[in-house]
Amino acid sequence: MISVKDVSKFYKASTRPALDKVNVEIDKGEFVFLIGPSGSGKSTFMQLLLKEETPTSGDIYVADFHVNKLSGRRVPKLRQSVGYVFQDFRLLPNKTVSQNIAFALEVIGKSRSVIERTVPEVLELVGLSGKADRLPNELSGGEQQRVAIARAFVNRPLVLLADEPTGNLDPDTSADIMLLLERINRTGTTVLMATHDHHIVDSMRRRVVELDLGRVVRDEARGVYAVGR
Ligand SMILES: Nc1ncnc2c1ncn2[C@@H]1O[C@H](COP(=O)(O)OP(=O)(O)OP(=O)(O)O)[C@@H](O)[C@H]1O
Repeated sequence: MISVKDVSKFYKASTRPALDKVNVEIDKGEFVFLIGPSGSGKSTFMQLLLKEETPTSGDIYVADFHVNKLSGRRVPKLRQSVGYVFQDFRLLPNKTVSQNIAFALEVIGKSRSVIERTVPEVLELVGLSGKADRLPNELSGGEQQRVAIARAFVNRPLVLLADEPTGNLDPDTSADIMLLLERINRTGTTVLMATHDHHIVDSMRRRVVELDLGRVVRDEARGVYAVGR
């Protein structure tokens, strides 16, 4: 579902590669944590999968897309096939919860009847049925992140990328978000989550890919955050 082959990324401003000959294969339906210290290359890895950045060398495949060969015209198709959520939620501040989710469907040309049926379903999934008409600033951080996840999931993507989705949340709220991501994963969606959160990684015991200075230093099924600590 995700295949990263011999990928290196050099940013112009930097003397060392942000990613250095990275190889990672992720199958359909896997749940994978991407960990590593600040600056190890996690965000760069995520950005390459969405073609927000291009690799200096190597090949990247996501779902049916050969990402590094993808023409600019087809990039929107890739980003519609992959859901993504970020630490800072990135909701549209002047749209309600429902409108934020509906917007994701409008931009890909879904009909009004499909939108009217789908938005309540996904709000139910994330437990926000009662808050459909609120604006983002009338929600807690955890609720805003649930809206962001609903928006990312509303197209039923094959892959969901989450870059520190619990980074701004307290432990209990983070645990709720993880339950939601697990539920989405159980529907068959492949989930790749970059995180610094030891507790989450240690409690979930899923596959762990660890980066350090742009290299994969560990790739372990049912791993913990820090070996030997
Ligand atoms: N746009 C850029 N231009 C130049 N260098 C960059 C750019 N983006 C990232 N880098 C460098 O690439 C390396 C990897 O950065 P990246 O943001 O991928 O790490 P990260 O693991 O996501 O870090 P964090 O956990 O702090 O978010 C770092 O050395 C960083 O300084």
